[in-house]
Amino acid sequence: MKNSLIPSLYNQCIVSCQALEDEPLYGSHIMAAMAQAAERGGAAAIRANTPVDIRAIKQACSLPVIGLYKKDYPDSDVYITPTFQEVKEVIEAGAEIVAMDATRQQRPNGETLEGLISRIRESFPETLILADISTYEEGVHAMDLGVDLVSTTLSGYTSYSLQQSEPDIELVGRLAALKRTPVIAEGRIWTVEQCQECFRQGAYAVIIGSAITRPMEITKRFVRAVQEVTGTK
Ligand SMILES: CC(=O)N[C@H](C=O)[C@@H](O)[C@H](O)[C@H](O)COP(=O)(O)O
Repeated sequence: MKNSLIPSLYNQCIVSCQALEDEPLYGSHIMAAMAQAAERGGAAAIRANTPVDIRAIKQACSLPVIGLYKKDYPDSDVYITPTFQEVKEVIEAGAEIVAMDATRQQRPNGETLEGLISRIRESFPETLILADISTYEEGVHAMDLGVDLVSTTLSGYTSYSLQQSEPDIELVGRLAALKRTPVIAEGRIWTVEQCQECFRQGAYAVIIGSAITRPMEITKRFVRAVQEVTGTK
């Protein structure tokens, strides 16, 4: 399974199905329906947050799941699967791939990225690791640590990374040019043209979230566009 999973993602679309507690679509049954829609639409995998959503999605659809667990800790800005505890819960919920913050930011409880990765390899040898990074240097470092996939998820979401409203396709291109670990393009991909450009720049796969699964954000974009053209507010 582990060996065939990565090739199954090659040149494919992955859909992120996430809604936080304060979002109207919050709820595992809704995320499971989103995942079913993505599967019927031809997605190759689902990215999902929290053990409860991962379980519901695994029951509702047959696609592999990239699982994460967003959690805030008082002593750290790392929130995507920050510690071994969240990694364990994500894997026990059925995710084949665990997505975790692989930035250079300080982790909670004094854990290090190196230590965490070796602990995952030891305890869960069947699980693949996807590193969510925000800069080129972090991507290279994650590759050096032997992760299975690198994703540009956090570009624009750390204080020191490039801040822009467009997806960071240049980062995808630079990391893909190394021809090492497969690079996934993720973050602020809103149009099919941006999605195609990611592949032209060497993306192994793309992950699209809000543009497919966050109707409130989609509505806002239309409303803003209308206001711009009509001058109303
Ligand atoms: C920065 C962060 O916390 N990203 C999260 C990672 O899991 C999700 O909130 C995003 O929706 C996901 O990365 C997909 O990106 P977009 O929704 O922009 O297509």
